[in-house]
Amino acid sequence: MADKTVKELADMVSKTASAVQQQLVDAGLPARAEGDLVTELEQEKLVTYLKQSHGQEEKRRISLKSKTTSTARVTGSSGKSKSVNVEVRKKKVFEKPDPEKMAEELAAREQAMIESQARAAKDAEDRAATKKKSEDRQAATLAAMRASLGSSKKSDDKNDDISTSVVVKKGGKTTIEVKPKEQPKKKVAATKPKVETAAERKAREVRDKEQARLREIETETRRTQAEEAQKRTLEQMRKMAGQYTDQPATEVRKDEPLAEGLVGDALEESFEKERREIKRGTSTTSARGRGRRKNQDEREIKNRKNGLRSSQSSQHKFEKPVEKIVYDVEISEQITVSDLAQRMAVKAREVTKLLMKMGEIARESDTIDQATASLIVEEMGHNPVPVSDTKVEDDLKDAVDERSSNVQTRPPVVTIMGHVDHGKTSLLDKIRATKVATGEAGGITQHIGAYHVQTDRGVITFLDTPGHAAFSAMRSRGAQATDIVVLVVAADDGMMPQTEEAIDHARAAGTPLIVAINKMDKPSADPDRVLNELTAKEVVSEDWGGDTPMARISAKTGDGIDELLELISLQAELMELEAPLDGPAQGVVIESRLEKGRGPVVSVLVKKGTLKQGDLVLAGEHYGKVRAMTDEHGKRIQSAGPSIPVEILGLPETPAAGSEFLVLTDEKKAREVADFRTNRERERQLERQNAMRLESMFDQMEQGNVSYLNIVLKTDVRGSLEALLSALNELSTDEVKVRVISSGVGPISESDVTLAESSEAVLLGFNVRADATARRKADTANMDIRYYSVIYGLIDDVKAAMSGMLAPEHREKILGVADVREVFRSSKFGAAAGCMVVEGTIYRNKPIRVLRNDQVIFTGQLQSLRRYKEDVNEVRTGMECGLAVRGYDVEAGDKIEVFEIQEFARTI
Ligand SMILES: Nc1nc2c(ncn2[C@@H]2O[C@H](COP(=O)(O)OP(=O)(O)OP(=O)(O)O)[C@@H](O)[C@H]2O)c(=O)[nH]1
Repeated sequence: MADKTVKELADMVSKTASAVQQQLVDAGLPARAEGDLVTELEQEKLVTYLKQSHGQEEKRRISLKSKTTSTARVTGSSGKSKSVNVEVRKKKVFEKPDPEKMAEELAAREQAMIESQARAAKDAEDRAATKKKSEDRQAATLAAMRASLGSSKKSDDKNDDISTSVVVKKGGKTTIEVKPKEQPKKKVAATKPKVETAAERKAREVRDKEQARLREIETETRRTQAEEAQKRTLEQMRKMAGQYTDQPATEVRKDEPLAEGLVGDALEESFEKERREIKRGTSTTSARGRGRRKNQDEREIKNRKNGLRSSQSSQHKFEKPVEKIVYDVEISEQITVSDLAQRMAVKAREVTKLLMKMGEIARESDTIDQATASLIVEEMGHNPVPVSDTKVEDDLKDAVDERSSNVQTRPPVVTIMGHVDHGKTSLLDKIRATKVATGEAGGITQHIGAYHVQTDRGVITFLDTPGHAAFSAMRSRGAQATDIVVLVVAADDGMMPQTEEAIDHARAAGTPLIVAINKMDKPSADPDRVLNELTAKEVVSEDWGGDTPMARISAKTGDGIDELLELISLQAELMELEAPLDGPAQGVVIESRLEKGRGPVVSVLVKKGTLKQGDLVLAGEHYGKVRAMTDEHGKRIQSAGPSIPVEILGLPETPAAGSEFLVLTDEKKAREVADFRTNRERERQLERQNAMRLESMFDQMEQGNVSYLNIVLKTDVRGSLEALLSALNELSTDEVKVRVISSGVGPISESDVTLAESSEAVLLGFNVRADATARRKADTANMDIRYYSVIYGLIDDVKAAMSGMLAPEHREKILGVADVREVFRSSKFGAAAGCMVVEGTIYRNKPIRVLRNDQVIFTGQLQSLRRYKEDVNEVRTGMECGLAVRGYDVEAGDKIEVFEIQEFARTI
């Protein structure tokens, strides 16, 4: 706001100059001519006056309102949790200060300032006076000092002050310091170093010697005094001991222990105790401990005085501590706190306490890693012996190997891999159909995950591992259990993602590859394209100068299959595959399942030695005697040599597919290793669970509202279980996580239902059914058990369930439309519209829109809906009705649209 003339001001507020002139006078300002200036201050005064006169006092209260909404999950009385919208409203009011009050405050502040300035000025005057006085006093002192010094010093220094007073200002304080006056520099420079004469040197040496002698005497005196004091103390102690033991005090000799007998023992014990406690990190001087010790000593002294010197009492009291047993504590890669404590023969609580001191909170059942466990063991005074998890097993295998003999050539084990639909199953079927002896018509009756065929060049064993991405886990295991990988590539499709994956798996396992270019019978077959694509992945055909054998085949017609088998046999010969024929068998579990009436049925592939009926087999965490053995045709056999797949009965449970098996003679050893593996598995599981807990915590925290889809899964065989688990894991998204709460092989039991119910999980069965009790329980709990026989069906359903858990989308749905034909005026409702429902249904209680020329002109609610004179809730297509819109007058020709907001589940 700058100074302005009356005219300018009048123009600004669109008033006449004379009106402004009058207002200025009314505001108590001097009268002005049109061209006179009105200063800024005057303008302000004028504005204030005008505001007051118009009753427009400045708004002094300002309110700020804020609203936050959030969703909270609460558990109702029924135990079910539900979402509740929480709205928090806040209001803050700021009050502007009253200008009059402000002016008063300002005036008061100014007054206070003036007063404080006056006080400050007075203080300054006083300080100056005090300073003057002290300077005078200082000057007088200095004069006196100078006078006294002048009389004691030579005339050289006569004119030089030895000190000078300096006014120093420090942090606003003024002080006067007396400083020795510096010697003038030129004088220092002029002074020559003094040369010591012979007499002076002698005198100095004598003085130095004398000083050294005095120092020596002083040191000696101190030492003797200290020794005497020590002697006196010991003498006193000895006398005390003599008193207690009724024995004469003897002289202390240097070569004797400082104290003996009762006191000696006590001292020694207390030192020993201290040493122990320091090691343990606890204090020896706790009040309780001191009190107890004192009481014990007093009791002991009393006994001695009374002549009660039974050896028993003294032995009991001062018996030296039993030598501590130091254990060599074996620590595997993961160990539970309780196990660790047990191995050190201490209570688990002691270990948890120590862990806590180290900053780690763990319960007795928690697992800790090898490094932490080693620290604990050391801290407790034992020797940690870290052991590899596999050591026990390695030892066992070495022992079995030693007993193997009669090494012979063995058949190759082949796995067929490739992309979906490239013809793996067709190839396996074709080989089986053409190569299985006619006597065994019907081919492979059992699904044992492997079979072997007889070719002109010998036996070949095929592992029947499926080829979808969901089975990648099994495939990689298959590659490790196999000697050769046959990679099937469809000639009309070429290299696909899973073809590449298969190549990687084979390479990772160091397994040689043979390529079968399949579907050569198809007109669209383009083998050269396949060769090119494979070359890009560094799989180069022998024809092209590489080292990968390739065969062009048709699993449909059987063309090229003999050539492929020939290539496999050649490769096997090159590899010189050998295995001991005699000795205990070793191998790998291919598949395992629970079969009604037969119990756990385990398919194994023998890799070394010969497996016989009656052998004691340890497979994974389970062991048992082979009760019966069948081949892939379901034929009972007594023994199986290297590379032969068989199915065995006799194990108490189903071991995991891919786990190794071996034959033992010592049942005790088998139990030991099985226990070790069970513990290891338990520890790993605990670890996984802990990780899951943590992970979910972090996820919840980070993402705020992550949903989980809990699953309880039961399958027929371990292979499908593992494949499903890996496929389900991959389904997790940022918004919805799939969590398999429990999984296993076998029918769905009552406990599965209970678990699913309590963890709000979906219960899925793959090729298994729920037993009668489980079904009843599920019915009572109103729970849905879903059965599948196709892996993709299960995965698709889970996907759908996950979609259901995604935050729904809100969409509008038009429920009905009515044309307004006529409008009547009603005293009660205002404008009432006579309508015809032309689409859907008009609902009385749903939101509506009024459309005019197909444009929305109003959104609201109906006030009434009538059929003839009756109030109704809905009117259907083709019916006439009368309606009134709340708060809006409709016109003839308008359309009334009834709609609702619907939630649509989103899919992933
Ligand atoms: N024309 C022709 N069709 C074939 C040939 N081999 C397989 N097929 C067809 O290809 C389709 C897929 O064959 P599968 O053997 O099921 O393929 P896969 O690789 O085992 O498939 P997944 O088990 O799903 O991984 C089937 O319809 C077969 O009939 C072949 O050599 N020629």
